[in-house]
Amino acid sequence: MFSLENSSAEQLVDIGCQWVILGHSERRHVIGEDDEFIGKKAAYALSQNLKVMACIGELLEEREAGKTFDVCFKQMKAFADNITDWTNVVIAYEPVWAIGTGKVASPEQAQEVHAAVRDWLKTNVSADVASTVRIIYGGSVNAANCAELAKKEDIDGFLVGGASLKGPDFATICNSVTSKKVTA
Ligand SMILES: O=C(CO)COP(=O)(O)O
Repeated sequence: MFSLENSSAEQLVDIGCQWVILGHSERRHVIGEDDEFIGKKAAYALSQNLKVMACIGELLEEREAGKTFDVCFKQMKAFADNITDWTNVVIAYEPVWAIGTGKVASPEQAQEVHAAVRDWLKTNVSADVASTVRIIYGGSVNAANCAELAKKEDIDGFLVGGASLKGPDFATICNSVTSKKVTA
């Protein structure tokens, strides 16, 4: 994964790439991309037939200030303002404080946000999108914690960084979600 790289959608399509990760915390907080810009990138990527992994997630200080939902809903709105067809979109909830830190969100913390995001989609997009879109969790997922996270109703899969470099661990993580409602 090259989350800090700059590549055009056309270049990615040209080399056979099918998915792009947009709104990753490094692009938001290191490069400085704002919600509106990320939303526009999502629309453009979809128009080029790339599938979009749309990342959202709060900083530690935002969680501690009780702003997790506000932040995630604002990030979701920027995506929703730009996306008309959610078929090729997966939402990734990645609390920034959990990415690459070893501090995984508890299954309850992750489920709470996933359920809230699904509810937000129901109110602001449609019941159909809310029930079919996959919402995956990212942030220090590993072979030891994936099973408990995967049991949660609204956690449909994982965005894995460090643990994806360890083959057997990555296989364990992949297999932890095989019984879920993943459709594609
Ligand atoms: O978003 C992620 C990588 O960019 C998640 O990384 P980790 O699984 O290493 O926390």
